[in-house]
Formats: sequence, C-alpha cells, structure tokens
Amino acid sequence: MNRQELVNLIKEKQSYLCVGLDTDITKIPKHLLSHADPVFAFNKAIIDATKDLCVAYKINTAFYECMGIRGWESLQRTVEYIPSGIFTIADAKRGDIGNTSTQYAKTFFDTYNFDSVTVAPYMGKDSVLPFLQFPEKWTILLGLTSNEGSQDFQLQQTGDEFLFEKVMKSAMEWGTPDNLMFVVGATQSSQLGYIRKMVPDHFFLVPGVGAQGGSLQEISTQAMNKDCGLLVNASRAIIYAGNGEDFATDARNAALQYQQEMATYLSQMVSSEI
Ligand SMILES: O=C(O)c1cc(=O)[nH]c(=O)n1[C@@H]1O[C@H](COP(=O)(O)O)[C@@H](O)[C@H]1O
Repeated sequence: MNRQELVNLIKEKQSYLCVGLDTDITKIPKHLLSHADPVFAFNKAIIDATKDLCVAYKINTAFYECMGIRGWESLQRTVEYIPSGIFTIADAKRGDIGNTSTQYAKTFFDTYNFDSVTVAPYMGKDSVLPFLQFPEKWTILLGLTSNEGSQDFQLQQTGDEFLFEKVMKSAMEWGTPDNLMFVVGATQSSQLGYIRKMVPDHFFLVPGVGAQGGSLQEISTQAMNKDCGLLVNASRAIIYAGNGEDFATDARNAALQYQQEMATYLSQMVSSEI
C-alpha cells in the first residue's frame, strides 16, 4: 500500500487505529482451544469484529515464533485473512548485516506479503537499506520507544542531541516519507511535539496507548500532521477487552471507542482535505 492509499484509507474510515494482534495462546478464551488453530480462530474473530474500524493490523511475530511451526502457520493464515486494503505490519524488529537484512525483508515482504516491517536501527545504515529497496513496502524504524529502557540509550545525550534524534535524522536521509515510518511511543508525551517538528512528513507508528497508559489525545494534538501521519496501535486493550464467549464484541466496543475519539481529532486538527 502506498502513502496516498494509506492517507485515503484514514480519511474514508475516519480512523488511524492499528489493532495489535499480540495473540498469546494462554490468554485467549478457553472455548477456542478446541479449534485446530486456536490462535487463528481468535485472530479471525477479532479481525471480523474490527476490520471496519481500523486501518492497520500489527502482528507481533514474537507471539507466533514462540510456538514454532504452528505459530508461523497461524501467522500466515492471519495475514492472508486480513482484507486487502488494510495496512499490515510485521512487528519483528529486525536488522542485521546487509545480506541478512535482505533475507529478513524477503521473509516479510515476499513470503508473507506484509506491507511493512519494524526494524531496529542499532546496526546502522547498511542494516536498514535492504528493507528500503522493496518497492511499495515500508520500513518502520524504531525512533523513541515506549518502554522504560528507552532512557538507557535512546535518551542519552550525544553532543547536543539525544541519540534517538541522531538516529531519526540519519534515517531520514536513507528513506523517504513514502517508504519509511518511525516508531514513537505514546508514553513519550514530553517529546512528541518536538519529534513532529523534527520529522514533519513521515508517518509515526505509535504504540503504548491502553495497557501502557499513553494518551490518545496527547498523541493526536501533538503529533498529527496534514496527512494525519499517525498509526496508533493498541494491542491488549482491544484484543483482551473481554474473555468470554463474546470476546469479539468486547474487542469491537474497545476499538469503536478509539475510532470515535480519532474521528473527533481528525475533524478538529487536520486540514480540511481530511
Ligand atoms: O514496535 C512496536 O510496535 C513497539 C514499540 C514500542 O516502543 N513499544 C511497544 O509497545 N511496541 C509494541 O506495541 C505493542 C504494544 O502492545 P500493548 O501495550 O498491549 O498495546 C506490542 O506489540 C509491543 O511490542
């Protein structure tokens, strides 16, 4: 999916919600465990219940990889089930020497046909460039993450800037707003406005609302740009909103609340085109 298609989708659905499919087999409702593929059965119900409310699904590969081949099968069924026209994110946080990064990129872009993959920048330019070579695909680079450990390296001063600023400024020379997004954590509210000034055009994937306590209002008022420029992810707050037979309805209601709040911010804050 290209940038214009993504912007149009946000406009049509009045939503910049990304539903995180961090599906943990120990947390899904018990009645699903009799299915041949319980993780897929859960994801299918969540997708059916939320697909009109969100513009993206993020599959965190850790929750699938830990189950070995069965997990990869659940991942494949899930990504194939997501309706075309919804943006897909493989949250794999990859990055390695160039030829290895190319194999990671092939895995998620060619073999599984995701629109995007999350990439860790620590190994530098040659570890990131291979992901950016794939036409119509997106690299989502970790900028300033939502977790406490972001202070250990990302928020360390290097010269007159933080390390995460150096990373983001460098990466803006490697990719463009058409193939590169940044992860910026919703819990980093004191930095959001500053980061948006530094990076005016790129999309941000913003995790950390819901279970991690980030504020949708703060993100939206501080980091929206003229194209919206945001994909806000919630995983546990949506997929585990309920735990009974009607878990999918509970998930829908949680997603609906986010979408309705997003529609308000879109109407207030973005240029009349949106
Ligand atoms: O890259 C990510 O998606 C990510 C970056 C980050 O800084 N913080 C963060 O929580 N995430 C991911 O976003 C999701 C957050 O899940 P919830 O806290 O349940 O909404 C998980 O899949 C995390 O791995």
